[in-house]
Amino acid sequence: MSDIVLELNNLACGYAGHKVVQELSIHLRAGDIGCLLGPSGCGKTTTLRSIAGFEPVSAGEIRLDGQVLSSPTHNVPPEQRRIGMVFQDYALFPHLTVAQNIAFGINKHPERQRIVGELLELVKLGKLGQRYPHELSGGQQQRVALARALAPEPRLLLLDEPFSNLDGELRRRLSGEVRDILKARGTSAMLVTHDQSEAFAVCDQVGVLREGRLQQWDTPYNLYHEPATPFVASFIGQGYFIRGQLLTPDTVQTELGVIRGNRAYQLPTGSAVDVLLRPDDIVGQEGSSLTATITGKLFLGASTLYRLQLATGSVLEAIFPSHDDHSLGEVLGIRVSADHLVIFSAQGSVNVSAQLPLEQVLASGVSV
Ligand SMILES: Nc1ncnc2c1ncn2[C@@H]1O[C@H](COP(=O)(O)OP(=O)(O)OP(=O)(O)O)[C@@H](O)[C@H]1O
Repeated sequence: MSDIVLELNNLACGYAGHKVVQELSIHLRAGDIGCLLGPSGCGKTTTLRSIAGFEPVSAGEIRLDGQVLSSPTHNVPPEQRRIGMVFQDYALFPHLTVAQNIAFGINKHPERQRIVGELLELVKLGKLGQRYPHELSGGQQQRVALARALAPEPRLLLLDEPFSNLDGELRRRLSGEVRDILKARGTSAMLVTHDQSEAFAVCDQVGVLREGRLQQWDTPYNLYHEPATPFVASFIGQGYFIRGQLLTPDTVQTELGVIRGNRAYQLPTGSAVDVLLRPDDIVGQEGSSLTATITGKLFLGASTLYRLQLATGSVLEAIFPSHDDHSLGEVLGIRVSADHLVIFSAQGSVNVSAQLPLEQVLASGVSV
C-alpha cells in the first residue's frame, strides 16, 4: 500500500477568471509535515483552501489516501474530507469554554471527555479547560485551536500561518512544540508560511512557490544546499551570486579563485555561470592574498553577519562567531570554504579578475 496521504496532481486553482496556482504537483507521505512557502500573494492560502474544499479547482486533482477529493468535475464537501484546519487568528468560539471548544467536532463521541482531557494535557493546558478564550494568551489560544483540530483525528491537518500572531521566542517555542505534537500522534500536516525559519523548524518537506508555480519541493537541507532555481537560492537563506566561468564540470573560476564543488554540472566548459555563496561559505584567513573590506555588520548574538566588499566591487556576506569581532572599514583576509557548490547558467559574458588558462589552474592543483 502506498504511504502517500496527500497528492496534488497538476493542480490549478484560483478565483473567477483568475488562475492563482498552476501545474502544482506535490506528494506528501503519511506522518510527514509539508509546507508551502513563498512571498505574499504567491498562492499559498489559495492552495490550502482548495485542499480543505473551500475553493474549486480548475484543472488537475487533489487526492487524500488515493481518493479524489477535488477535480474540475468532482468536489467532496469540506466536512466530509477528514481534514482539520488551524487558522492564523485561532477562530475559537468565544462563548464556549476551552474544553467545549476542543469537544466541538466530537460532540457525539461517547468518549469525548477522555479525549478532551488527553488533548488538554497534550497541548499543556491541563488546568485551563473551564476558561473562556478571552481569558487566554495568544499562544494558549493557538494550542486550543490545535487541540480542537486534532480531536476528530483528521487524516490531514492544514495550518495557515498559525504562529504569525505570536512574537519572537513564543513563536519559536510553539512551532517546535507543534511539530513534536504532530509527530507524537503521527498526524500528517501541511503548513503555510512566508517565514523560512518556521518552515525549516517544523516541516519535513517544503515547497517554494513563486507567482503560483512550484519552484522546488524538497527537504529543508536540499532547498538550502541544492536550490533548483536562482529564485529558490535567493529566497532561501542568505547569499550572493558571483560571476564565474566553468572550468570543468565541478570547478569554477571566480574572482575569489577556483572553487571546486561536490557535484558535476552538465554545462559546456567555459560557460558563464553564477555561483551562489552563502555567508557560511566565507571564512576568515589571516595573511590570505584575497581580501575584502567590511561594509556592514549585523550582530546576531552568538554570531555576527558581515557584509564584505571585494576590490572588484562585488559584495559577499560572511558569518563569524561573535567573539571574532571586526570593525566597519576593516580589511580582512578571506577564503572560500564551500562544500556545496551551487551554480546556475548565467546570461552574458564572464567578467572575473585573475582569469587563468584552464591548463595552468589544473596544473597548479585546484585551490581556493
Ligand atoms: N477571495 C479572493 N478573490 C479574488 N482574488 C483573491 C482572493 N483571495 C486571494 N486572492 C488573490 O489571489 C492571489 C493569491 O492569494 P493568496 O492569499 O493565496 O496568497 P498567499 O501566498 O497566501 O499570500 P499571503 O502570504 O499574503 O497570505 C493574490 O493575488 C490575491 O490577491
